[in-house]
Amino acid sequence: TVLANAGNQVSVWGRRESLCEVINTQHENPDYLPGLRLPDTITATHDPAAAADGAEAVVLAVPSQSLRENLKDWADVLPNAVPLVSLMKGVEVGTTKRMSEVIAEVTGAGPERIAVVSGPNLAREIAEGQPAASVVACADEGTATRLQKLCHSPTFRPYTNNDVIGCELGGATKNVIALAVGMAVGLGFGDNARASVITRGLVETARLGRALGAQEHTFSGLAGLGDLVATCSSPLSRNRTFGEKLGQGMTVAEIAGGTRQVAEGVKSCSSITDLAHHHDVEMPIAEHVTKVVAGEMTPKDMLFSLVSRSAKSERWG
Ligand SMILES: NC(=O)C1=CN([C@@H]2O[C@H](COP(=O)(O)OP(=O)(O)OC[C@H]3O[C@@H](n4cnc5c(N)ncnc54)[C@H](O)[C@@H]3O)[C@@H](O)[C@H]2O)C=CC1
Ligand SMILES: O=C(CO)COP(=O)(O)O
Repeated sequence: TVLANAGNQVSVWGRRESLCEVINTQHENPDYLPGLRLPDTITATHDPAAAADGAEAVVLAVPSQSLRENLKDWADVLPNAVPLVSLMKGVEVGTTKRMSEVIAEVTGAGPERIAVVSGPNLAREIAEGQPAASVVACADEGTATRLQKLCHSPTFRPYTNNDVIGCELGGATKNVIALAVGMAVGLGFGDNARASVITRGLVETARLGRALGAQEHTFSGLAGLGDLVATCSSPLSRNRTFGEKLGQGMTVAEIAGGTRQVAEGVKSCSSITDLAHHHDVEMPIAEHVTKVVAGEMTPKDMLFSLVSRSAKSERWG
């Protein structure tokens, strides 16, 4: 919708042919965004070759843990020279790779072709045409600027950035922090708990970012603080909602069984914790969320365990 609103013809690949047909005839995706009319310049197809044919850019937005398998299927049809743009906010389980790393590995594309769009961009608000800003990150300024022009519209304001690592980590880690905030909400705790988790969550995200070579100021920008605040505040967030249900006493299996949508933090909490261990970075919130998701700790014990850790200075780092 963002690309279509900016004047582009958009071809969407979908797994289910029947849903592609509904999108083409009714201009709506009733399974994911019911009641919202999609622009007529969006068409859907089940055939990846048809979706990619003549593309000026390829935008990738499947659940993070499925990207590698999907990319392998699409390898033969992806155009050679166009930018590959990730909207995904996760870290691969097992490899601890960011999505841009998976794209590079599977397609062989260089960093000048791989971009990330990330920011406070909750899907329904974006699709409704509510105003929002975001970040287009690419190592190559020319690619970032071209993509910025492709998606800039009266409702969507993209900023360029060359910090791909920081933007990706901001997007993936805020989902884990949102799970923790959701748990606090589900347990009935108020704004102090929420603000404390958000703020300390940003500190541990920036700490991991620094160890991985990200630029620290990215974390106070749209792909860091911006996305963290939107996700942790909004009842539209799948991750916050998932956490809220955990806080209310439901199990991971029960919650996952009740939705077809992806809450990326549920898988990425363990890969982010692994990443932190590999780089010797302290990430207590991610670590505690991982334990709750694994069924090794209750949400209530998690919050009080975080608070009662040994006291220290507030300095960043
Ligand atoms: N929904 C949002 O507000 C935002 C989502 N994102 C990111 O975009 C990515 C995709 O999320 P959404 O589209 O929102 O998720 P969603 O949960 O709304 O939809 C998931 C989509 O992926 C498809 N899917 C599920 N398993 C798949 C598989 N194995 N292979 C291919 N397709 C599969 C589903 O059919 C569905 O179309 C995630 O990484 C998410 O973090 C980024 C910004 C905002
Ligand atoms: O990334 C998002 C907003 O920018 C959406 O967050 P959720 O995946 O938690 O819904």
